[in-house]
Amino acid sequence: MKLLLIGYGKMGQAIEAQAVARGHQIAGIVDPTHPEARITDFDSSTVDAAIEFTHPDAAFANVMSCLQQGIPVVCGSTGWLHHFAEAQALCQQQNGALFYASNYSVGVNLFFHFNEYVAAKMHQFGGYDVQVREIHHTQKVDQPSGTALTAAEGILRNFPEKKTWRNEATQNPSELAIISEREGQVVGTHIVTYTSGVDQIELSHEAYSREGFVLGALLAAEWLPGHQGVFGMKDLLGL
Ligand SMILES: NC(=O)C1=CN([C@@H]2O[C@H](COP(=O)(O)OP(=O)(O)OC[C@H]3O[C@@H](n4cnc5c(N)ncnc54)[C@H](O)[C@@H]3O)[C@@H](O)[C@H]2O)C=CC1
Ligand SMILES: O=C(O)C1=N[C@H](C(=O)O)C[C@H](O)C1
Repeated sequence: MKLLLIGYGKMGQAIEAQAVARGHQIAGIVDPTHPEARITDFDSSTVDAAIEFTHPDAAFANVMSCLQQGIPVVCGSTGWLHHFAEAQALCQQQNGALFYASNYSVGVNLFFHFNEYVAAKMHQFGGYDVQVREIHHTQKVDQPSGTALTAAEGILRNFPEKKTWRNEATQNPSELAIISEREGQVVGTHIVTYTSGVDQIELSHEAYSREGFVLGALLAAEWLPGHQGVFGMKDLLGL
């Protein structure tokens, strides 16, 4: 496949390496802060898919630009979902293809699946309070992490005692606390904790490296061409 990389930071560079190892061609690289790596003389009509990992402030415009050019786009940037409905509308209008996941790791998507099951069971049996905690490297610009938000949404859908989330500790029983911590080079750790007066149950995922995110993004890029609409990891993994 001919891939366009939008964003050549930690994720973009890791994607390039794994994409080449899987036999793909890097048709273009777009990143204003990496002129040494830029490949800008590409023909967008020959690009099979774009993979976008940039910044919360840049992702929406990049996604819109791909959809306007008819390029199937796999987006991993977090922190821009307040614009997601507009991207969905343009995708539909253009008969385009957009794939979005707050986390492309297969393990995290299993964690999301189990998280919803556990939340429903904990609601059924009662007696527990729940919180979400995420730990990431200090360069991360958005908080809570996109993954923590997806986990929180899964809890809110299945544990009706919680009506909304809040990005700090809270004494309000109807609020789900999401605690964000920034620490060294931590790749991404997410922990859902249920506590009662007598015990504690935790569901946690710790990424050891970015390779899991990269593989998931490449699987999405390999799957997306030929599809029309807005997709996510549930579509890819059949979860
Ligand atoms: N969905 C997932 O599985 C994952 C999502 N992420 C998200 O991906 C995004 C990027 O993460 P990293 O690569 O770690 O960040 P990074 O800061 O290492 O790299 C981001 C790159 O994007 C570039 N950039 C900024 N604005 C741009 C624009 N308008 N066009 C093209 N390039 C632009 C920057 O110059 C930088 O090189 C973040 O939002 C992060 O939360 C990160 C890892 C996994
Ligand atoms: O910025 C990161 O690094 C990560 N961002 C994603 C998020 O916000 O959840 C996914 C992963 O945790 C790494």
